[in-house]
Amino acid sequence: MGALHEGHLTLVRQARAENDVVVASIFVNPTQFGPNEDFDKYPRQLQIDSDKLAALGVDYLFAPSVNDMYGKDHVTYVDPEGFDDTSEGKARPGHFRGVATIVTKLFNIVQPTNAYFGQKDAAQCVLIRRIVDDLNMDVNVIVAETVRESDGLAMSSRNTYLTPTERHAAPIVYQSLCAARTLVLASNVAVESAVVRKTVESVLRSEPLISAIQYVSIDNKSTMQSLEQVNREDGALISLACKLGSVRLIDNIII
Ligand SMILES: Nc1ncnc2c1ncn2[C@@H]1O[C@H](COP(=O)(O)OP(=O)(O)OP(=O)(O)O)[C@@H](O)[C@H]1O
Ligand SMILES: CC(C)(CO)[C@@H](O)C(=O)[O-]
Ligand code: BAL
Repeated sequence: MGALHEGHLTLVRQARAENDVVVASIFVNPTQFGPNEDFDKYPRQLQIDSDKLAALGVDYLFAPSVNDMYGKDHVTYVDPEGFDDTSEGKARPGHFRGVATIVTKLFNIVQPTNAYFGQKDAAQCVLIRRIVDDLNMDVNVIVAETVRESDGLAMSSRNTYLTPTERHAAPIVYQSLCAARTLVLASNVAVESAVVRKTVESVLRSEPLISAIQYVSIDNKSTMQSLEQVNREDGALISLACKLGSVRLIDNIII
């Protein structure tokens, strides 16, 4: 969606190293934003982004207009079953339908051999693997690790919404996930998900600027089915969404 940062550029570098031709897409997709979300204020800086991509040797930048992609009607055809029931799907009704539709359209237009996405958007990655599999798309989906600031904050274009005070407090988000990982890895027996969730929530609540915890979700890493217990052999995906002041942040960790 543009406003490129090191997380995006790491995906680009990997794509550049592994392919003959690299295409980047920049499109702020209206159909994956809810009516009260930040579509209008999402940062747009196409020339700066284009220069960054050119410097990394990207061959093509695909930056269509909303009209190019949707015409007048914003119709979304691809409705991935079950994703509205994930924690992120419940927090953003209709979001995954918008993502599934636009990714299908981008794949049909670009016809990539390999497509690169970031683990920061964990449910989105599971969703994209699912549609590629279910709709028999001839695309390899590659998921790259979340790139973080030196204090642990997951890089995101939305971090620019944070005030300096909020930015200072933001590492608490990743710290809360690390506390959950430590708890699970230190235990010889399975840990109840409720206990893991409470650990994450109590670390988040220690920061007064956290104004809301939308969810802390403990799920199977590949299916997104929620787990009652976590053991260190099978592992889990622990993901969360919270608000720091008025800014919505998401992050996750794989155990
Ligand atoms: N910190 C990161 N590390 C690795 N990949 C990332 C990171 N941030 C974003 N990506 C990936 O880059 C791709 C483009 O993401 P997008 O343009 O939505 O950026 P974003 O920074 O996640 O934006 P926002 O936080 O506003 O949703 C997605 O596959 C996303 O998962
Ligand atoms: C997958 C995606 C390109 C769909 O607009 C977007 O959600 C993103 O960049 O993460
Ligand atoms: N990177 C996820 C896209 C979104 O927040 O809409």
